[in-house]
Amino acid sequence: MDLFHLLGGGARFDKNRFKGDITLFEGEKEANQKQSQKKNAAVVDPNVRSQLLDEIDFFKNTHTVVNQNNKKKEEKDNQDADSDSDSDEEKTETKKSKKNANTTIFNTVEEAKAFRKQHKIKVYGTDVPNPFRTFEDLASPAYDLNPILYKNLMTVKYKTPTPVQMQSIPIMLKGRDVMSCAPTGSGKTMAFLLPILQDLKKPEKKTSYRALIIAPTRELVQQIAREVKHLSEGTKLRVNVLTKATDADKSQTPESRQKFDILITTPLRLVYAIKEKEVDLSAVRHLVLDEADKLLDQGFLEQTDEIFAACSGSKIQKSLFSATFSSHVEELAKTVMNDPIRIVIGSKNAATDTIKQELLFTGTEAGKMIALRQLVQKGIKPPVLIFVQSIERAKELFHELVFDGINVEVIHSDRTKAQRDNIIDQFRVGKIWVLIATELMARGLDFKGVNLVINYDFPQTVASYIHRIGRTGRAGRQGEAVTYYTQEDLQYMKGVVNVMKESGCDVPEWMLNIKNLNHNQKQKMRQGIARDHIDSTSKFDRFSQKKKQDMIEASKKRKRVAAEKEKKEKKEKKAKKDEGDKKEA
Ligand SMILES: Nc1ncnc2c1ncn2[C@@H]1O[C@H](COP(=O)(O)OP(=O)(O)OP(=O)(O)O)[C@@H](O)[C@H]1O
Repeated sequence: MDLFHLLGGGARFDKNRFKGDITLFEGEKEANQKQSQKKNAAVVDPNVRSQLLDEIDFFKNTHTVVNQNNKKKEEKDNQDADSDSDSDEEKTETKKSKKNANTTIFNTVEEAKAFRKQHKIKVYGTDVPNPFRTFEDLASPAYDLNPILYKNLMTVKYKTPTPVQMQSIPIMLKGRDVMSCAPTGSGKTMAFLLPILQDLKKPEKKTSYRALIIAPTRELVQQIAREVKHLSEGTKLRVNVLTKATDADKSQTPESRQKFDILITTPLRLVYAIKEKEVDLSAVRHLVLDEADKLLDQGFLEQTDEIFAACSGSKIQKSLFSATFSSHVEELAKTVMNDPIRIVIGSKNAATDTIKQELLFTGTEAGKMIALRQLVQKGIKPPVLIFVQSIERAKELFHELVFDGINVEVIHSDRTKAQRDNIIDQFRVGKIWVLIATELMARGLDFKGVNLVINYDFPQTVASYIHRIGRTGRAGRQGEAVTYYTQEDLQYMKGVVNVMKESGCDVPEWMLNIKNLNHNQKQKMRQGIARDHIDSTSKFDRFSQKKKQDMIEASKKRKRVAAEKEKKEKKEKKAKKDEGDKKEA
């Protein structure tokens, strides 16, 4: 009983509507008794509460301290009607949630500093707002979170905010530009969505898009859109997703496209829309770059630049989020931001500490296949994600594994959109056990249950390593990552070795002595090392197959030449006949 109340603390739970479910959990008699005792609100024994919190407190930081001054202020505020709520029921619930809010707002700068230290939050910039500690804080007058958003937050059952949320949300709520570097799977998406939804409040009919969120891949765009929909439920805010697929949707006229509040898209698609005058970005006041370092990197920089230029509003809050930021990108970002605050959670450019990382020497390319087969034979715990460096290699590895009878699929940009969506859905629900992927899947995608990431090909950048392995060990879960390396890869390994060391992994001394990469080596690594094909057929078999293939080709050629010759002869014969007929006439 106490656990039920505790988990539901602050949430608005419609007990009439879910009476059947309550009965299931608590028995009909008890449920009826509770309904009749409704007015005597359940009081959880503080000792029980504390004990239970210890059991369910994931991050061990939910214990709240009631600040009496704030409480008084809250009670006064609670007397004011809340104009944002749509119905009477919501107004009542809002008051309840505010009254229940045991806020833990900081009284002094020192307190906030100590709290940051405890949660490994580093901040750089001027006049940095304090972090918040619990979601209940957000419902307090200090933050005054829209009750609908608070309700949605409670529905997703997050118990405590993550450090990146604790610090980024107050900064964004203050309207400041922010650059947030936090580990993979640490809840960055919610950290930027919540303040935007809070600011936009409700639909505005007269303006076009007010918030713009950019992410590098279509899959990530769709994932963010799903989270926006959950978090904004009941606000009536309208979200538009623009990817190549929706391009074909001619039912959306330029006018109807403007009737949205939030736009989520990839840079390429948006630049096309800007050029075609499909979108008006003049009213945008929130611009978020998710995976910002990728969007400010060579491949995307030009498009990102055009997008910044198209957001012509006078005051735009810019928010940059990623698990990795190079110093170069940070410097570049500063030039487009206004007095930004920089946040770093944990160590900059480090891997998530819930991932067990391993480097495995395979000697040669062929050795990788042997190592993988050995691993499968020993027994792997699906879902498993395997990364390779190119589409061609993804196809090759797929052919090898599918003939081994493994429940495997392959995803890369050559596959159709429908195939990609289908594969992602199937992988999410566990119908695909092993998924082979290219860099397309390295960033942002949230597959909660991935147990193991295998870097079949050594990642081409340190950032890629961090993002790839970050598909496991998300939201506090444990995960494993194995990276294969050959003799060829040895000289490029130092960056990854540094990340492992920084994350607290055991790394042999000799690896620490590997030289740091110079500029040329980094360039070469980025382009991708030339590798032998992934093919476990013997040389003799390959020779036989090639011979057979050549013979088939030669035979086809002979037939083609003969057919052409015959055609030519027929044509000449006909021409001669036509000439003879002409003379006779
Ligand atoms: N406060 C929270 N408590 C528990 N889980 C959370 C919390 N906030 C977000 N999550 C969950 O954590 C998972 C990872 O979140 P998200 O995808 O936003 O991570 P991320 O930091 O953006 O990762 P990446 O760098 O890989 O993109 C999601 O499943 C999300 O629902």
